[in-house]
Amino acid sequence: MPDVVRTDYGPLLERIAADIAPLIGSGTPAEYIPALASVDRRQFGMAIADLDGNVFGVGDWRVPFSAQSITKVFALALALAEGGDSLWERVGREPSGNPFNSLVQLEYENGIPRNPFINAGALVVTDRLQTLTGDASSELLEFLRQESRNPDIGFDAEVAASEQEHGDRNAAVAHFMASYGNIDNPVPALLEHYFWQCSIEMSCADLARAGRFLARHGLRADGTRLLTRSEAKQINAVMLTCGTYDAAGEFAYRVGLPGKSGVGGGIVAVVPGRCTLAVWSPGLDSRGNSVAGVAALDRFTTLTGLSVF
Ligand SMILES: NC(=O)CC[C@H](N)C(=O)O
Repeated sequence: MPDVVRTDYGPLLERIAADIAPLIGSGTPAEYIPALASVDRRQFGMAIADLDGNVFGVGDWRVPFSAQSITKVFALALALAEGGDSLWERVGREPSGNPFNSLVQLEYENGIPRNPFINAGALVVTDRLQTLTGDASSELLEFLRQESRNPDIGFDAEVAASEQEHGDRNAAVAHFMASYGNIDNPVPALLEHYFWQCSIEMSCADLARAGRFLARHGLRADGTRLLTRSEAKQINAVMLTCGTYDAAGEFAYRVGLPGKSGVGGGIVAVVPGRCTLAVWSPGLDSRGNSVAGVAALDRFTTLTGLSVF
């Protein structure tokens, strides 16, 4: 494995940005959430946070955007940290091979979602967090503020309202799981927390910093332990196999790192023991992953040789 410049990822990021420039603007922003559809798709940012606390960036790496499903990783980590392994009785760890908002497997599989990163699974995780904390979305926001060291991170009320207004599918998923006894809280309250959670706005710099506990084998920004080494490894494994939905195989093939995407166009990826990457560009492919974002991560692992393989 070639040794990348550990202290200065700047030139590497500049090169990646230049290489993928022709792709910026391709794809389409998430149209089913109207508040996201209007985002300027020509934006691109990328950040790398190393384990010593340094953050390097290129392009729009300081611009906040809608984190969306990337928050599902952080919610999972908190739910496991606070409530332990029993969560896995309610949600599986297998790739679904279906779109992130699909309902189709739930009936065959008795209301147990395939994994925590499709919407059904994330709703179960948020439900668990709500039971454990009494205020899932605020707990998550506080956690993200602490890990990113940015107290200004907040919810986007317009995005949350937009999701609520166009939330029939998530409501159907939640009610359906409730019919199997796999949701503990009232569905309307759960959906509200889920939509607030998805609306959290963060930049690539924030996300790269916040995700460092996954590269640090479970250690938080303040040096305390959030997860055991084994739990951090498990979350990274589920990210690798399920973090980019029905494109997880393609993502593993091209990028070779655990990654979690969101329909805001962001992706967080982890090089365990080394660094965390965050990339953002709003144009999505047909599976809901950022076109330029995946290409930039692909370029990163190709140029550096850094991968879990
Ligand atoms: N893949 C995503 O980012 C989906 C999150 C979005 N808020 C939804 O529930 O539909």
